[in-house]
Amino acid sequence: MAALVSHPNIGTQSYGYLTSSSLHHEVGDNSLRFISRGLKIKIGPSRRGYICSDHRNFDRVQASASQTSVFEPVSTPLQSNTSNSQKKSNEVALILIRHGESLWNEKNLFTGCVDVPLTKKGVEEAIEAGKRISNIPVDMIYTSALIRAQMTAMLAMTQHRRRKVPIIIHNESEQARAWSEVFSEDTKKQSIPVIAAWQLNERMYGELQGLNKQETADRYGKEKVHEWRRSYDIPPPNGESLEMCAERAVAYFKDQIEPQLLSGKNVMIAAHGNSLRSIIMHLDELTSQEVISLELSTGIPMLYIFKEGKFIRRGSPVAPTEAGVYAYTRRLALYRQKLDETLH
Ligand SMILES: O=C(O)[C@H](O)COP(=O)(O)O
Repeated sequence: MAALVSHPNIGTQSYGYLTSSSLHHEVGDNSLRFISRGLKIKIGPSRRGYICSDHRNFDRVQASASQTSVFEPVSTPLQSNTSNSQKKSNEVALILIRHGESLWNEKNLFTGCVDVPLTKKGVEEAIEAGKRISNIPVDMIYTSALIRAQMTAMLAMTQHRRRKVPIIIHNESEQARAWSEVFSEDTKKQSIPVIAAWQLNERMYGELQGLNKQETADRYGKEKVHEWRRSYDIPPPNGESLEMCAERAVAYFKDQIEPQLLSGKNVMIAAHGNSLRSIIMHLDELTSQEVISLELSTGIPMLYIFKEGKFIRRGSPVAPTEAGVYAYTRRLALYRQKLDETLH
């Protein structure tokens, strides 16, 4: 059964539903705690979001964006008139998806930056994730450079009701840009640029890559392996700690993705357990203690609303239908209504 959520800490315009099958909520002490399929988050008055402080990177994004064809450059604040940019950045969706199960997840091996594809179950998880977000607008997709995240993004988009075509942008050379150019404005409008960035890769697991997680725990002790896997600043042998992973993943999010959100684009990020943990730590202002218990399941999409410079967590859409979806804001509900009216 679904329950309407209305709580001052998640904004006055709260159209959220929680379904008891996948998510519980507890309200007390001015905070709202979501416990959702392996994801535990507390949102309090000072922690529900933050004001974007770094708007200075627009020029850099403008420069890299302008080299692509399907990719529409974002406007700098100086270039767009104020009322237009305010209107545009009023409220947008940010979807985060950890890739579906990979062949090494299935074998319980540390994977890190090894480029392993999805299992059949992973493919199904990605398709299911796509169904869950099929009514939520997506204007741009960011993935890591690894195939499991890219497969997940592409498979999820096969389910989207808007039927736009995700196209990977090749910016690696002048020739790659020229050879992937699209010559129809209409076709460009029916496309979603997909940017693959190594900065969103899984944390580099160092000398654990390829080792079995259970055997490693038996050898080095459960506590040590848990420390390597979940602590904030203790790296696995010759690998990256979560803090090191955040240095590249969160920097990329701030430099490249936030300006797109600010310019009014709805964004989906398909990435990995630890690169997404670091981004969620940033979005939800988790402490290095709190992030230890943050676990992400494979193939579960998580929705944030970016509004007035703040990120508001809306949980994980559980189904594409009104009965199952609890996460609609008024704007998302209108988007879905428009899809209903135009698509059948
Ligand atoms: O790289 C891996 O092995 C997984 O994708 C994430 O592993 P973890 O849950 O051990 O961090």
